[in-house]
Amino acid sequence: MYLMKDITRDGNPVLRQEASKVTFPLSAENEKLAADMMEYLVISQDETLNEKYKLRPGVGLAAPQVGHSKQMTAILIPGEYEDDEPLFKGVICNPVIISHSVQNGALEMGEGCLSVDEDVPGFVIRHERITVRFQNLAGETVKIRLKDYPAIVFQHEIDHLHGILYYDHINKLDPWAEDEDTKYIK
Ligand SMILES: CNC(=O)c1cccc(C)c1Nc1nc(N2CCN(c3ccccc3Cl)CC2)nc(N2CSC[C@H]2C(=O)NC)n1
Ligand code: NI
Repeated sequence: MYLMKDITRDGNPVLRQEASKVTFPLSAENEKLAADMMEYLVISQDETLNEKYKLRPGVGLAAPQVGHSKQMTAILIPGEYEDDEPLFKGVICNPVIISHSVQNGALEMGEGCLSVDEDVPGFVIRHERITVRFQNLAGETVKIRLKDYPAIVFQHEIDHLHGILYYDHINKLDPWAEDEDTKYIK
């Protein structure tokens, strides 16, 4: 089980590297890595367990954040209400954004990252809608279209595989600058 001590923090060069593509069939090591990353997200989203183990909650965790420079990220986006099915639950490999909207999107409350202890305030400017192609753990190629919060989460996690952190996208002169081409997402 991963604890916060196992999460690599900003400053560790692994977070600024281009991660290597994963090959299929997955090695036993990569299968365990995938399971462990998803387990972190599940436990981190449980208020009792995240308190017990002092875990920061997250909806995404990329392999570089646990010290493995591999193109793999776990994503667990809860549904709207407590007992809903998750909006997305899976570990994606070698993801590529194959198309995106002209319109930008940003979380109106800004973004947080498990690898960045001090929140950096400001709008993180991203694409509002994306089409992502990736391989699932079985090595099958999947293509999905996303918008709003799920699209933001996928972009944040895919960035980690290319050595990009969320604050790289914040306007340094005016972090909360608004523009009409950006949709601000609750
Ligand atoms: C600085 N202000 C803020 O962070 C911020 C502030 C307010 C609102 C938002 C929406 C903000 N933004 C933000 N909130 C989140 N969570 C909301 C709470 N949630 C969660 C918490 C508890 C249990 C279960 C769950 Cl599910 C976990 C996820 N997550 C991300 N990010 C950026 S994309 C990857 C994703 C990530 O997992 N980060 C660790 N951003
Ligand atoms: Ni992050």
